[in-house]
Amino acid sequence: MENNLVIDVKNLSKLFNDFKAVDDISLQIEKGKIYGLLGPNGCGKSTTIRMLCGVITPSDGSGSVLGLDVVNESEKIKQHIGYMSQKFSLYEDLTVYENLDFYASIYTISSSVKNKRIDELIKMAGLKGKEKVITKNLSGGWKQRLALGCSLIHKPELLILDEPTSAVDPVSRRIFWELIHKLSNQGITIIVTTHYMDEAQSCDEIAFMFSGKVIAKGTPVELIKERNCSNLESVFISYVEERTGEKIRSSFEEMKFIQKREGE
Ligand SMILES: Nc1ncnc2c1ncn2[C@@H]1O[C@H](COP(=O)(O)OP(=O)(O)OP(=O)(O)O)[C@@H](O)[C@H]1O
Repeated sequence: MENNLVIDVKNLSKLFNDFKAVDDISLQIEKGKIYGLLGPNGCGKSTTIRMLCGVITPSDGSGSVLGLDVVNESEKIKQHIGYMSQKFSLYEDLTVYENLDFYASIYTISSSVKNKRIDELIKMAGLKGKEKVITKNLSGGWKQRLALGCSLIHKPELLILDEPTSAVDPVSRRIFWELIHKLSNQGITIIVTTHYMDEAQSCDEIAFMFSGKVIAKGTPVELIKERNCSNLESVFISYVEERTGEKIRSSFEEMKFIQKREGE
């Protein structure tokens, strides 16, 4: 991996028939960073993530993920990535332990290291004592931390979190973000999509997406300073207004992350 860049992709685009869901984006993410992808529904965040994970092939562009070619080495990329979706992908009728055991079997983790790894993750997720609890009986926050544990079973170097906190309460969100920072301190690189501006503020760097394009990127402090705004929400609005040439306040209010903030 050159220059310590876990992600180094240039001019990625994705067409679905003649619709450009992702339009010429370039991203460089260093090892151990927490990188936030932000933007309204349908702006192309998930499509971007799916290309980076090797799940879909870019229509155009090139680059590497974990030193592997994003177009030709997608199968290898998948093995080194941890992925957690907002739906958590847990088996509700299995116990906490059984869910972790199931993910260990998917990644063919040998039985000699499996139990130790599951123990580590149970501790990491604060699930000690809950090993035999049926997953459907866990609260949202516990489920979320179990899902995080499952996504880390194979010790991935890159962790991708797609709206990880959309289904949990504010206290669980805070605990979850403390875990994310611990993982990044251990050298794991994290990409997170979020609609919450306070979460964006906790990222080392962020990219704002709009209509398939990255319209701004940088550290939260840089972005706020550059635009002379008081917060990231205003920064985003100013970039969208500049891009569209319109006052977008009314349509902006329809965007999911504003709705969510208002619901908090
Ligand atoms: N397989 C597909 N075929 C056709 N269009 C698609 C496909 N996948 C995504 N799209 C379209 O591409 C655009 C970007 O979708 P994407 O899911 O990447 O957005 P997003 O920013 O992740 O949104 P959300 O926050 O709702 O998850 C949307 O208009 C979506 O309808």
